[in-house]
Amino acid sequence: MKLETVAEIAHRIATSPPLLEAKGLCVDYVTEAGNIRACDDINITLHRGEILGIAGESASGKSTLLAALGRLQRAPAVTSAGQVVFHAKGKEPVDLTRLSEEQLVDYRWSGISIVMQSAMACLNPVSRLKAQFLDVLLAHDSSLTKATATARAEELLQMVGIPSHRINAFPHELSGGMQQRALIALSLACDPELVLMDEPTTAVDVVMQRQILAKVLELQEKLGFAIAFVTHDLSLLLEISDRIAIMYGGKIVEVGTAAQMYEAPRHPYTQGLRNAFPPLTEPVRKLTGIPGSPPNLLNLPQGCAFAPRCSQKIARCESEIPALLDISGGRAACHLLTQEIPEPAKEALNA
Ligand SMILES: Nc1ncnc2c1ncn2[C@@H]1O[C@H](COP(=O)(O)OP(=O)(O)OP(=O)(O)O)[C@@H](O)[C@H]1O
Repeated sequence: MKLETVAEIAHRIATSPPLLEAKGLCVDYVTEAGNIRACDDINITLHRGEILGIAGESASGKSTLLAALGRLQRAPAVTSAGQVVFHAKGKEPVDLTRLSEEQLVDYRWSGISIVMQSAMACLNPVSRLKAQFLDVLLAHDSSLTKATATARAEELLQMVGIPSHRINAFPHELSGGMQQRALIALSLACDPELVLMDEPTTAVDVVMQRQILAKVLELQEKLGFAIAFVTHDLSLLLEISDRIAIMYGGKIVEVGTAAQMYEAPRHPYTQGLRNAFPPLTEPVRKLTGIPGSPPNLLNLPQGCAFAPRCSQKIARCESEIPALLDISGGRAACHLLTQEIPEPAKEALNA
């Protein structure tokens, strides 16, 4: 695999055209207890061929955002505001939030596909792999014959390291790692421009996780699709992503290159996450957790949602929600970064 320098990655992203743009995107879960705003005013652009990692603690809104980016959310989730503009190759940009289910068919699989956490829950347990691959391939290209579709399915399985004769297997006849790889092969069946991945390796052991990720990165480099990858494992994202977006309480609180998040995270929450996860290649060091627990989205604090857990908060943090603003090398939503602050706090931020 070709190794890029940090400057080369930043240049590639900056010069690559936009593929998917979330603009003021809000997603609510409509419940009897009230509307839970799981994504609040999300603004982010994913570029062609980019690997964007999305990290944050449990219930920060990562999976909700991923589903909303692909217009895959189901009731009680509703997109209550904003746009998701998809720039499909050879087509006019389109706001996915405005399309009907029928119109979305044109963009599913061939434009955007998804790999979920549990292959067993996604693959049909009573259907052989061949039938499941042919279903997708023939539905999206009626000019294919059964024979060419079968050959394509075998090629896809081989691409992820599954021998082609396993095309006749039922999902339960495959190991967990193979099932997950089969699901990844299926997600690539129609040559998508964007693959959404929601914790795709959580259900397999660490060795298999490494093998699957290496395969995903190899295919991504070969085929050029973009990836939005959700996990709460920041150390994993630091290794595979071009850029990382950090979510907290339904908002993006920091975005930057993986190198920047590793070397100099700016938001106190990102700093806390960074100190809580050791990158897999780093020598053992003392880890510290973030005190307290994530906020209740039905009862958010008045100012910054992270303020109650933040050791660096200032008075303004408790009354005013910080906006996501440009900072050097990325964007962050933190009052400490956008105002004159006393030297000790500044030192803590840059530590
Ligand atoms: N079906 C649902 N009905 C009501 N609320 C929901 C539903 N699904 C998620 N939520 C709420 O939306 C918020 C965000 O959930 P989401 O699953 O997007 O977070 P996450 O960051 O992906 O968490 P995890 O890492 O645990 O998967 C949570 O507070 C959760 O309570």
